[in-house]
Amino acid sequence: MGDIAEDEASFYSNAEDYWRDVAPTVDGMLGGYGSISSIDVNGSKAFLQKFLGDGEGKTGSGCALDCGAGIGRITKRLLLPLFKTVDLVDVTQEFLDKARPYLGEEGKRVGNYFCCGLQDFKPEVGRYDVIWIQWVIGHLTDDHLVDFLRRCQKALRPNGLVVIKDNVSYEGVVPDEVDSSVCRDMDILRRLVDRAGLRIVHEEQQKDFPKEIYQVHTLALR
Ligand SMILES: C[S@@+](CC[C@H](N)C(=O)[O-])C[C@H]1O[C@@H](n2cnc3c(N)ncnc32)[C@H](O)[C@@H]1O
Repeated sequence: MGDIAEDEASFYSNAEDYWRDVAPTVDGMLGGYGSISSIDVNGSKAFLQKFLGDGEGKTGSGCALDCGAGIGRITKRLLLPLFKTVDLVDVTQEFLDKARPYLGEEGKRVGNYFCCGLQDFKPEVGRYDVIWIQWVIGHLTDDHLVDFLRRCQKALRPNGLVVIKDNVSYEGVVPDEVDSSVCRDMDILRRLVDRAGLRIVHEEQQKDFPKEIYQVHTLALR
């Protein structure tokens, strides 16, 4: 009795402890792979631009949410250039504090800095055109990820999109004891997305990343 709850509590608290000790820099956000940030952001921009625009069925450019935003690496280079307002949510207060100076002048268009774990976060219903979730789903349990994705779907505006961009394993669930996360394979991830009642409308693998890191896939969901 209590073991699962205890394991879950330490899964989250160990991750919080890990991130509290990480430098609030682009390199810190990317586990020492700061050099791939431009390739990452350019790939994301090309992905997102397939959906944005003025025509029928296009995703609006009013408001985006950056989930597990850290210091706002993605907010700065991808979301603030494309959306009028951006909200950030992250569990590590020190990163959000760093986001203000890091984002600079354009950061005035940030609507909210939410310090909260995604497992507890309730995005405002109907607020967002795009909810961007990158390199953070491995910190959520299956059930919490499914529930969070359900809340994200409700938080979308008409024609809005939830985007997951993350590492995927070749097979199964690969735990990382260092940062207290897991890496899932595509089949598992697809099943969780399905359980959340979301549909994959587009999927790409990020090209030109170093060979030694996990494959990174981007999924557009609604
Ligand atoms: C690998 S970094 C990625 C940061 C950012 N998405 C990027 O790509 O630059 C992971 C981020 O997730 C945050 N994080 C870890 N567990 C979280 C949780 N349960 N809820 C919200 N954020 C979490 C960490 O504080 C950290 O900022």
